[in-house]
Amino acid sequence: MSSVCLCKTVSRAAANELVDALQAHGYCYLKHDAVSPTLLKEVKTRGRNFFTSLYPSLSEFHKESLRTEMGYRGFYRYVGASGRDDAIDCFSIGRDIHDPQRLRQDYYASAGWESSEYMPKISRVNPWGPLLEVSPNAGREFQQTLLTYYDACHEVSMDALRHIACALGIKPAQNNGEQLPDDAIDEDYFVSNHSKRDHNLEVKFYPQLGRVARSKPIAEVRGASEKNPTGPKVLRRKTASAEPLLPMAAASPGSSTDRSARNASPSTTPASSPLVRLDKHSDLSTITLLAQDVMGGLEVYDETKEAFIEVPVLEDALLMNAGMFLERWTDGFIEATPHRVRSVGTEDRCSVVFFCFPNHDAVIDPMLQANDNPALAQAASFTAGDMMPPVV
Ligand SMILES: O=C(O)CCC(=O)C(=O)O
Ligand SMILES: [Fe+2]
Repeated sequence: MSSVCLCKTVSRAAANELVDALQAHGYCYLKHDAVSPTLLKEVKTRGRNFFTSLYPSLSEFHKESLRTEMGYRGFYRYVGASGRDDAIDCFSIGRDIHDPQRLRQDYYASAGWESSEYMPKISRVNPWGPLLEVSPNAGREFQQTLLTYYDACHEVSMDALRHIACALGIKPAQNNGEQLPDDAIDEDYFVSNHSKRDHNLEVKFYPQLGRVARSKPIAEVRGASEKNPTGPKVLRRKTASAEPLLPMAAASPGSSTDRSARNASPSTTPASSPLVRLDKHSDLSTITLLAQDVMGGLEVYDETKEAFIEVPVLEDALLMNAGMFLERWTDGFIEATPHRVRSVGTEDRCSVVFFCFPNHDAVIDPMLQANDNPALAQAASFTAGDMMPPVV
């Protein structure tokens, strides 16, 4: 599969190529000026260096201050498919502002939480302090690279979402019966729901099997979602209606699901293989951008073949897959991509994952497909935060 070149100006050809690839394979490769091959290389190198050198050099006190229980803004250990002895280490950051509570507090207040329940959690800033204190140079380089990469991934994601809106043919909202040209497209439909830049960037380290230090698990993969049908390509909005969904249990990016059809040639690894490091899941994101380790290891699930398909590494490109928010938004027209990570060599593996999230208070109004009857449409609107991991 070749990569799709994206820029600010939406190209219909690129838009169609991107959505076709998501539907046919569950992923596509992207190139964009904001993520140069140098930046991509730098983020992978410094990410790996964090786990092999920077983090091990910290004192127990500093390590403790980096730790996050909720898998957000800090260091956590994630128990994947191959058990506690082969846990995955993660370092996660969010938007780098001094008052991150302003990104989510409106959502929690309107969802009826007490401020004492959510404020301490959502006020957590990116924990650069211990890294800069212990290793001023390496810490600073790591920080700058991650922050540059975070902003670049936001830019790429927004351009990807503009292209997706174009390929789907999303119509602008009609106010007061105003007449719009037949071919009018609301390119910023998704972008406007991501205006807070409230994403999650995670560096993940899969130690060589059997090499991880034993420790208590901090976060687990869990959760589920239901199947949606596919349909014609032109979508339109449904007017907001219905009750928001009840909060759903969902882990920090990655929730189990049993869905989707892909086409490529099947791999032979049984689902129970001890070499599976991160079990089958779909991402809790709108889209996910992955900078994969050169050794590979990512596999997407083909439901028709009931098999996992290896995703080749394209070194100078980002790999994009669809997440559960995009699936809900498009009422299943673009399905979230079920995938997993398998050990493919004897070495350790490092990947950098950008989960593009909608604003917590964005109202996700599943779109109608061209032939749907709005009176019969089932999918209810909900607030994005309802699907995010709860702060408790
Ligand atoms: O490490 C990878 O290549 C992918 C990780 C992943 O799927 C996730 O964190 O959701
Ligand atoms: Fe994932």
